[in-house]
Amino acid sequence: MLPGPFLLENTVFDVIRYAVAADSIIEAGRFLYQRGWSPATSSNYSERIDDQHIAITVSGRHKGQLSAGDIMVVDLDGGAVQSNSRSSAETRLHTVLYQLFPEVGAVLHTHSVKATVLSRLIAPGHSLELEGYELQKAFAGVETHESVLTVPVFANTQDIDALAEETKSWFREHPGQPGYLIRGHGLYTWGKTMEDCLRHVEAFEFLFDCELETMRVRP
Ligand SMILES: CSCCC(=O)C(=O)COP(=O)(O)O
Ligand SMILES: [Zn+2]
Repeated sequence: MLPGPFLLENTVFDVIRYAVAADSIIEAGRFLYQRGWSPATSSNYSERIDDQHIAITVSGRHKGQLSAGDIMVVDLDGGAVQSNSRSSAETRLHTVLYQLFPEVGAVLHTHSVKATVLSRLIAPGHSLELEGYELQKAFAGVETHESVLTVPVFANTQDIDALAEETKSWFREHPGQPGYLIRGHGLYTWGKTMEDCLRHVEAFEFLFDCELETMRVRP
């Protein structure tokens, strides 16, 4: 018999949807680590299970070597549901996006060299504006290079609750933008599916590379 909904501490979620989400997070981790975008236990990944729960990486785990025990379930307030492990220290940065956008199915946070360096080159108070690149069409809903993608750069902080509120306010006002940078830290992006979300990470990496190369040849 297939397992049905999983019940613990008055919380129900579908164990099969958890298993599917865990598999896709594990696979994403292998890819992102191999590309050098999630080094040294950095990064965190999540996927929606239902309207109240997400699967998310346990804090401090090596993202290229994830197994099912490294993926746990939290509710949309960030509370652990089926595990005694500690979820990612940045869990609230994920949950606010799922709260804000019901269509979001996956969120990825990465720590690439290019995202980190570029985020430090954007003056405080300014955003990165991506314009005129054909590859902007890799983002869901973008149909022409004649569009502007605004990537806000938030100051890094260890106060994740405060940063979560800051990002939530910004994206409530700018719901069409697909990601953000944290200065000296990394990238957050999301999508309807994990496949969309991985494409967004890859597109951002290409565009960050273009921006850095442009700054190098035209300082
Ligand atoms: C070693 S990187 C510092 C923490 C961090 O920025 C990160 O992305 C990983 O944190 P987590 O708690 O999700 O492992
Ligand atoms: Zn991080």
